Amino acid sequence: MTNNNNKKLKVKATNLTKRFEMLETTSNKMKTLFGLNRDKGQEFWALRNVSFEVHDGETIGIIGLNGSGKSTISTLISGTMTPTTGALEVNGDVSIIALGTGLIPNLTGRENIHVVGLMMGMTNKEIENKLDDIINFSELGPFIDQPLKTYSSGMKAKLSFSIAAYQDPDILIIDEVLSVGDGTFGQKSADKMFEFREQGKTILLISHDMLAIEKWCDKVLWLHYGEVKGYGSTEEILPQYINFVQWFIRLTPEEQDEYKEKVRREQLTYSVEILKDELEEEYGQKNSRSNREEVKEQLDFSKNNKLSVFIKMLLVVLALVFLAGGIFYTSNTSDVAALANPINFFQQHAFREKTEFSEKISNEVRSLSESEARKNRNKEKLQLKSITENQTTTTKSSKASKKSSSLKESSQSSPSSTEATTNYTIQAGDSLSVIADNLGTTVSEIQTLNPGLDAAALQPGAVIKVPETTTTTQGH
Ligand SMILES: Nc1ncnc2c1ncn2[C@@H]1O[C@H](COP(=O)(O)OP(=O)(O)OP(=O)(O)O)[C@@H](O)[C@H]1O
Repeated sequence: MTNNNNKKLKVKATNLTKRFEMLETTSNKMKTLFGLNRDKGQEFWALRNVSFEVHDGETIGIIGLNGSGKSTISTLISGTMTPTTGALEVNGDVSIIALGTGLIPNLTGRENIHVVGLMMGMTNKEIENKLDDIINFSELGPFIDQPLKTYSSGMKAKLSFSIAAYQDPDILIIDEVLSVGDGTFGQKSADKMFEFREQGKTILLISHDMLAIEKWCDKVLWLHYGEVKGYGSTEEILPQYINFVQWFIRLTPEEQDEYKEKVRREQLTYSVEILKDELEEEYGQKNSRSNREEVKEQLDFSKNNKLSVFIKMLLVVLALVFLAGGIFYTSNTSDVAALANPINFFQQHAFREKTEFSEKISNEVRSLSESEARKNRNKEKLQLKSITENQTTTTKSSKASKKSSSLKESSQSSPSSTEATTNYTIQAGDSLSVIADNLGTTVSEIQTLNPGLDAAALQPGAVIKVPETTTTTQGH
């Protein structure tokens, strides 16, 4: 943990890489997590074999063109992301000040101080004790009780810086925040940074402001499209970077695009094999056993990116326990019964809904077929009627003569009726017109024989009187 100068090692990055998968769908992400994804998406290597060390009390400037990996390295150090390969040792609490990081737009400045303070490990009492100092330092005045979404970039930067400044971290990462505040706040921030340095704390300053880098930093890490282009004293590295920037801006726009395209392609086509070659070269003799093990460890993707077999199994078991718990909770089975015969319990309850559903469907089908059968029966009756039409006509004429001559003969004559009647039991689906048609009579004739009969509410099973005819047939 100490170097030759007896300074404590605060950050040690060894052969770090960070690979992003581009344009991944959510389902692909889940597959990748469980190691089931066979489709390899487009890879982008934001960091390629990055190594550096930072010691106690050092202020390190991290510089580079847009997209060179500065914020990526700071999120790895703060622990928000893990590296794809390589080792990262961080000794001490890290506080990161980046524009808006961790701030919640709908909360006021004061509420954000509480939330961010708690997230960074402060207790409520610590926050209360420091609240006035943080608010005074922020220079936000009455705006501290306004929602963050109404703040300008400079105001957000002031709030972020003020919260972090009163957290007392071991390692402070300041990502492009200093240049956002106005002149007076810049001076105050600078004084605060000096205080941190005096206390022997470590500062990582990410900035495009070369004057600030020159003024504050002991050392500079120059990242270039994911690679370390230079790491050393500010006097050594800063002029190299400024030379590069001057060379770059002298290129024509087409040449600049061509250059960017070339390095971007290198980031897209970088691979574990290239990293392996680089590591083998770095660690010396290609075939040495210890070197091969070192390389293997560096390339241990499963350690950094995928769930171990044990974790996968644990997740499956947890999922089953939740499923069983859910089913048990919604069933009325006693726990003893469920435990005594778990397979039976699952068969009965896990598929209970399915059984209820099937039963519902069968009932529907049954009632449909009954109504269909009823319709068919009525159709048959009508056919029967048409077949017996001639016979019916004959019957009607004979009935007419019978009407006049057989009043006394009728054994079942109704008191109000003048013709012979018989009983008819109403069937499901019957209507007066169907009955009348079937029996070769009329609706009004039936109504005459059954005063008060409600044609719209015929009750299956009820018995009504109908004229006695030769075609009177009960049954469908
Ligand atoms: N989650 C992500 N998925 C895919 N690519 C990403 C992701 N995060 C960052 N990158 C890419 O990684 C590269 C490095 O980004 P990073 O934010 O670290 O750059 P930077 O040096 O901080 O840039 P700037 O100076 O503009 O702030 C960029 O090309 C960026 O597009």
